[in-house]
Amino acid sequence: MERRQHDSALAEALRLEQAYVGGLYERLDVVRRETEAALHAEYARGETGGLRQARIEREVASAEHARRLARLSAVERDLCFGRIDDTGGETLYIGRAGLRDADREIVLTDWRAPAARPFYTATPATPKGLVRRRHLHLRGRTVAGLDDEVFDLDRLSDGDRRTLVGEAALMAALRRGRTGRMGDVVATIQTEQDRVIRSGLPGALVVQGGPGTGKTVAVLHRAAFLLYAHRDVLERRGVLVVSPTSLFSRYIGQVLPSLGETDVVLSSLGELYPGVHAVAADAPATAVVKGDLRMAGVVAAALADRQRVPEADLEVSIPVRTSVRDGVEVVVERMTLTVDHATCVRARDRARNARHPHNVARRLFVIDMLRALAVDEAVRLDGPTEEEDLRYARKVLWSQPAVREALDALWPPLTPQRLIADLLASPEALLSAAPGLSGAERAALLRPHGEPWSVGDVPLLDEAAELLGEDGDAADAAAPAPAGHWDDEDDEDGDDEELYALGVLEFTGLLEDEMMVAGALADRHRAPAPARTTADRARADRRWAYGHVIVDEAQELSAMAWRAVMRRIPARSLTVVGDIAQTGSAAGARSWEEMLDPYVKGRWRQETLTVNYRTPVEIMRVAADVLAAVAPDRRPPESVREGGSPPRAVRLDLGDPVSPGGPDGENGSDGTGTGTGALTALVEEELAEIGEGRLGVIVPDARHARLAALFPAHGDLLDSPVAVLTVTASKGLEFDAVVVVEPDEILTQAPMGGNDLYVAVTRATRRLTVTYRDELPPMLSRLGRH
Ligand SMILES: Nc1ncnc2c1ncn2[C@@H]1O[C@H](COP(=O)(O)OP(=O)(O)OP(=O)(O)O)[C@@H](O)[C@H]1O
Repeated sequence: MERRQHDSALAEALRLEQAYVGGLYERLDVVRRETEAALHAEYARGETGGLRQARIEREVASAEHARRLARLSAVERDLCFGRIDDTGGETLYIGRAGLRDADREIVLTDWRAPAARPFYTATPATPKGLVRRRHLHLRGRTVAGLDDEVFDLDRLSDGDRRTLVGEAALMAALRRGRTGRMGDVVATIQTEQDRVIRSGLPGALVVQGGPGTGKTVAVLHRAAFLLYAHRDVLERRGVLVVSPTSLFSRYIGQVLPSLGETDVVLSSLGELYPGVHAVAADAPATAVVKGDLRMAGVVAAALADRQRVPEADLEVSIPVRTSVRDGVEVVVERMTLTVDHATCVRARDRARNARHPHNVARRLFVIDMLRALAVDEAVRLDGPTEEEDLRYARKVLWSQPAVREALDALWPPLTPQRLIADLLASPEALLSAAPGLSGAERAALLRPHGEPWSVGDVPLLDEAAELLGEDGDAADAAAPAPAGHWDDEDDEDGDDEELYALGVLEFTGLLEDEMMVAGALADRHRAPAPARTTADRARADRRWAYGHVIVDEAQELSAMAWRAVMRRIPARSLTVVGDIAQTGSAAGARSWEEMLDPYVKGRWRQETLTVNYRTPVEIMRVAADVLAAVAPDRRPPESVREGGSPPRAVRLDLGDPVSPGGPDGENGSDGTGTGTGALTALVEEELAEIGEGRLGVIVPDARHARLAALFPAHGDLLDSPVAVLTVTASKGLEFDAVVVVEPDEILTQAPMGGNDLYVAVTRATRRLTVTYRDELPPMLSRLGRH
C-alpha cells in the first residue's frame, strides 16, 4: 500500500518536472533561433565596406553571437540537473546555462551564479536555508529520475551528519564505467570542491590533494566559473591550462566544452613553446640539471658567447672593381677595410648595453660596424664623410656578401632552436657557458645535434626566445633593412604601452627578476585584432600574457618550467593543482614553497581536497601502505567508494625487462603464470569482469615497448579498451581496472620510484591487480595476504 503511494507520488513528481524541463528546452530552442538570426543578420550586413570602426564593431558582434551560439549548443545534454527549494517557498532550477523567459524572468539559474551555490554547499548539518535539494536525471530531453534530499534538522542523527552533497546522485555518477575521457561533474560538485571552484580570480591558489580527490575536475570547473564571473577580462586575455602530457590534455579536453566553454587553451608542457611538440623525457640526471634555475644563467652566457669581437682588428676584403669576361663577372681589384679592435669592442658593448634582445640589438651592432667600415672606406678612397654619404655607403656595404659574412660571424641572427641545439651539442660551448656546473652535470646535458626536443628542453627554448627576441626578429635581423629604418632605434607608437608594461613589471616584482624586458611585455598587451578567437591568437603567440593560468599535475614542473609558465602570467593570477606525494620527475617539486616563493612569496593561498572519489577503500588501503613507506608525513585521502573487489597480487614471470621475448607459456597449474601469454590471459579475465569499462596496464619504462605491442591500440590510446602505459603517461588518468606490472622495477627505475608506485596503484576505480616475478615489495605485502 505504502509502496503504491510512493510510486504514484514519484510519477506525479516526474510529470511535473517533465513539464517544467520541457518548457526549458522549448525556451532554449527559441533563444538559439534568435541568436542564429542575429548572427545571420550580422553576416548579411557584409564583411567588407563601411568605415573601419564599423567593420570592427560588426566583427566583434558576430564573434559574440557565434560564441553564444556555441555555448547554447553545448548545454543541450543535461540542460537542467537540479532544483532547490528554500524555507521562504522560493524554488530555483539549476542548469548548465542561465535562461530567461520571454518576460525576462529567470527560469533556469546558471550553476555558476551565486544563487546556485546552496545547491553545492547545503548539508543536513548546515542546510543554508534549503528545505530540499533535488537532483534531476535526464535521458535526452526526458526526466528519467530524481533524487531528493530533505533537510529536516529534527530528524538528523549524528550518523546522518555526512558532508557528501547529493549522495545518491554522486554514487550513481561514480558507478558509471569509464569512457576514456574525463566528463564534467557539474551536477555533483562537493562542498570542498565548490570552495576551490569559486575562489577569487586574483593571486595564486594552490590546490593540494591526494589521488582521486577531483583536483583536475574541480579546476576545470573553476576555469568555467572564472570565465563566467570575469568574462570581460578573461575573454580578452584568455585562460591557459597546462598539463603534463598531450595524452592528458586529450583526456581532459571534453570537460570545458561540455560546460559551454570552448575558448580555453589546453597545452602540455612540451607544447608550451609554439612550433615544438616535445614528448621525449630526459633521463633523471639530465632532467635535474635542465630543470635547475642555474640554466637561465647558462643560456644567457651561451648567448653572450655568440656576441663576439675579433681577437685583433676586423679586416674585410671587398671588391672595388669588377669586369665581365666571357659573360662572367670577375673581380679585378679588391680592397681591405679595417675596423680597429677597440671600435669593435665599443660596438659590441653599446649593443649589449641597450638591453634589447639579441636579434634586435644586432641592428645596433651592425649599424655601428657598417659605419666604421664606411668611414674607413671613405678615408681610403678619399671620399666624402658627410652623414648622408656615410648612410648611403653603409647600405652599399651591407649588400656585399663578404661584409655580411664577417658581421654575421660576430653577431649572428639566431633562433632559439639554433642557440640551444648548438649549446647542448658542444662540450666546449657548455664549458664556456656553464663553468659553474660540474663536469658530470655538463656531461648530462650533452646531446647530439638533430635529436628530438625533450620536454625539459622547452623551458630552455623559451628562455632563449626571451633573450633573442622573437623568431620574426631573427628573420628581420638577417634581412637587409632600409638604412632609414635602422636609424630608428625606438618605435614611437610603442612608448605608452612600454610605460604601462614597466608599471606592470614594477607591480609584479618582475623588474627585479629581469625575466623580461618591458618592450616584450608591451607587445603582449597591444590591442588584439578581432578576427580570430582569443584562444587561437594566444596559442600561436609565445609572448601572450594570459588572464589566468591553471597548472595541473603541477608537482611535475621543474624550476625552469615554472619560469616559463610565470612568463605567461605577468599578473600572477594562477591556480596550481597537484600532489607533492605524486611527484615523479626528478626535477619536480618537493614542496610548493620551493617552487612558488620565487614568484609569489607569501602571496599564495592553499586549499586542500581530502575525499577520494576514484579509488575504493579496499585499494586505497594498499595505496596508504605505499604512501606510509615513501612519505610517512602525508595522509592519504578518504575514499567514498566501498565494496570494490579485493585487490590482488599474481605471480607472473614476464622474463627479463630488456631481453626480447621471454617465456611464452600459459598460466601454471598453481596460479603462477609465465610469459606474455599469461599477461594477455589476465587482461582478458579483467576485461570480462569490468564489462564496458577501460583497463590500464601500468608497466616499468624498460618493458613498455614490448608489452604495448601485445595490446595494439587502434586510433587514440584513450579510446582503446586496453592501454599499456608507463607511470609517467598514466599520471592523472583512471581506469575501471588496472594491472600494475613488476612494482619492484617501478620502485627502482627512478629516484622518485616510490611516488611512481603510489600513482600506479591509485589509478583504478574498481579493480587492481599487481603482477610480480620474484618478490612483492614489502610495502605491498597486504596484497600477498589475499
Ligand atoms: N564531485 C564529483 N562528482 C562526481 N565525480 C567526481 C567528483 N569529483 C571527482 N569526481 C571523479 O573522481 C575522479 C577523480 O577526479 P580527478 O581525476 O579530478 O582527481 P585528481 O585529484 O586530479 O586525481 P589524481 O591526483 O590522481 O590525478 C574522476 O573520475 C572524477 O570525475
